[in-house]
Amino acid sequence: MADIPQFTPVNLLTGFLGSGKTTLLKRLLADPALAETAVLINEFGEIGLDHDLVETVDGDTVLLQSGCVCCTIRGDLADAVRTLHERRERGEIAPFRRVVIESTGLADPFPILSTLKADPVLRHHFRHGNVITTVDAVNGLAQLDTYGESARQVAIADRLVVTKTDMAEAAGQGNLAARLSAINPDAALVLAADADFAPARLLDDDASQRGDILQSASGFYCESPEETGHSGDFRSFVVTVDRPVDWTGFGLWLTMLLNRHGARVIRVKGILNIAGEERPVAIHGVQHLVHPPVHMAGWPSDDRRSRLVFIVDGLDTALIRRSFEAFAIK
Ligand SMILES: Nc1nc2c(ncn2[C@@H]2O[C@H](COP(=O)(O)OP(=O)(O)OP(=O)(O)O)[C@@H](O)[C@H]2O)c(=O)[nH]1
Repeated sequence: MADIPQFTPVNLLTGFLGSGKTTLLKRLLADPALAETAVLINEFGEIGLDHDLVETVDGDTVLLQSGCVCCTIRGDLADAVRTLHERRERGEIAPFRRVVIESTGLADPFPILSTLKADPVLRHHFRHGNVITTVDAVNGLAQLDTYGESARQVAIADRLVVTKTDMAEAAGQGNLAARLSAINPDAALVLAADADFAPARLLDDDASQRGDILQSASGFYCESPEETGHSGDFRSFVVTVDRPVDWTGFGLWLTMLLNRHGARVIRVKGILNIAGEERPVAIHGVQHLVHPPVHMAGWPSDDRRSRLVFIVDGLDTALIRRSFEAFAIK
């Protein structure tokens, strides 16, 4: 085991809803160069941990064969990092050398960073690493125009990772790159689809080498209030159903919903128990874009109910629930 650094870097992986944070996190976890990383996520189900890679599971903590520890965040983020630290001190978990936090897609990164800085215990054992922000090449420009959270996530980044270039037109990509560099000219920009993209490099040369990141974050806040944009009337809700879902009815319903309200269905994701199918199907939609459904290897837990999580901007949630049940449930 290598020595534990005096100050363990805490890296933040952020990016707007559906922009590819979890997909990137999976690539980071698979990289042997990043063994000895502790990852804080909201839910294990989210990253669909491959059971072959998991060594042990202990409550909220999973040890991966790669040597990474993966923990879910319960309650306060500062508490979660403190608990990691205490467990490392007691030798209860693998002695990680860096932390990666995956934030939710609507998170404002500034309070996350300041929470860590404000905590007296954390200040003595941790320091800021990089802020890595994913930006979706298909929806990114529109999100930057509409949602202040998205612009703040870009403004605070040390590394910008543009995802889904394989699905986007070249002209739009040029405009997106220009916009990103106007908001944040200092951040290194990489494309997730590039053949030579090495995820581990996102965590190299971290930001502490370049001054205190919180300075630039607060500067952005004070100097550019007009950049904050429309903050949205976001509502998040989950539709859970016990009965199997009719695949054809579901497809029809989702197509109609997104045709009519795609701009305001900011994110839909979930796991479906399809009538006649053993394995669950994962669904991802980001505004008008629906990603190809994925047949998962198995159910992540004993809960076999279909669950769809929605984040909508100013839409009637009851209407979505009712129409889903009317179309997709036999
Ligand atoms: N074609 C393509 N699909 C991608 C790429 N990156 C992510 N996706 C897909 O985009 C969808 C959303 O990706 P996630 O990684 O779940 O996005 P996220 O930012 O973690 O989503 P939230 O946690 O809900 O905010 C999934 O269907 C991914 O497979 C990419 O570079 N190319």
